[in-house]
Amino acid sequence: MELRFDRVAKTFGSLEVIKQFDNTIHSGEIVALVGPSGCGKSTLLHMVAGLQTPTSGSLSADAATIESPSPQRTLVFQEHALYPWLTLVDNVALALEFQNRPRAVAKSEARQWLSRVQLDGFEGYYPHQVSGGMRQRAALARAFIARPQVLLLDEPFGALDALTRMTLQSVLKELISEECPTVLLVTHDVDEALYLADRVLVFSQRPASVLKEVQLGHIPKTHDLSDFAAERREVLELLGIDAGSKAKNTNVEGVNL
Ligand SMILES: Nc1ncnc2c1ncn2[C@@H]1O[C@H](COP(=O)(O)OP(=O)(O)OP(=O)(O)O)[C@@H](O)[C@H]1O
Repeated sequence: MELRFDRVAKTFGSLEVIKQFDNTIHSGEIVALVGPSGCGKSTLLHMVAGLQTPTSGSLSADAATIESPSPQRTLVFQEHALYPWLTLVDNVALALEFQNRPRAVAKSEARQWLSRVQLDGFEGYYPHQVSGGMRQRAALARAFIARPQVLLLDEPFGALDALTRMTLQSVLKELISEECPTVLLVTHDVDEALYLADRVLVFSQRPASVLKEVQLGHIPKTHDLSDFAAERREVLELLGIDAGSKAKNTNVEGVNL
């Protein structure tokens, strides 16, 4: 599904959040949005999800104006993604039950999806009984089971430790390559953006505008991003970070290095 932003602007009262955003996200493309905290990245995702409307300009999915939420466009948050009172299998099955699929079919498919994210044996566990990484695996299963054409990821692994995050990034990458949704990923983690995306949009401070588009191409990547050192440096410098430093750190804007 192709997403088209045509002079999209957004204000909340007197607060100008997005100045003017023009872009086309091609069907099956994976685009990461990075930028300073509060510049409006989540607002852009919420508009694609149909939870917010542009103040001016237009936003369409396959040429149809986005006016409300749709199961074709799924949003995955950083946390609180699962219902705590439902088991993992019921959480995942719910996405299909919302589409009026029979409960038994939904549960059977949910079990298969939990297996795809390596959660066999944990189907009957409640979210509080499993680790944060396992909860996000289940959240990915719940997002993918409905076979969305657009996947909107808002800091999906932001609450996880670095090692778990890298493992989950690999799980997500595999699911994306098998299911081929169009993906918009908001992240503070520049390496996550480089690893997952075909293209990175670097935003300015609010009101957000695109400082630069970095093309990475739809090519196989590993967590060894040494081939993308130039792109990494470019993104970091645009974010105002001294890219010469090798220190693993977090700057004042909350961008992970
Ligand atoms: N519903 C709303 N009503 C009023 N202001 C809002 C609303 N949603 C977002 N904002 C404001 O819009 C600005 C951009 O918020 P947004 O969450 O899109 O930024 P962000 O770039 O995703 O930030 P972060 O990286 O910290 O998550 C913020 O100043 C925020 O307070």
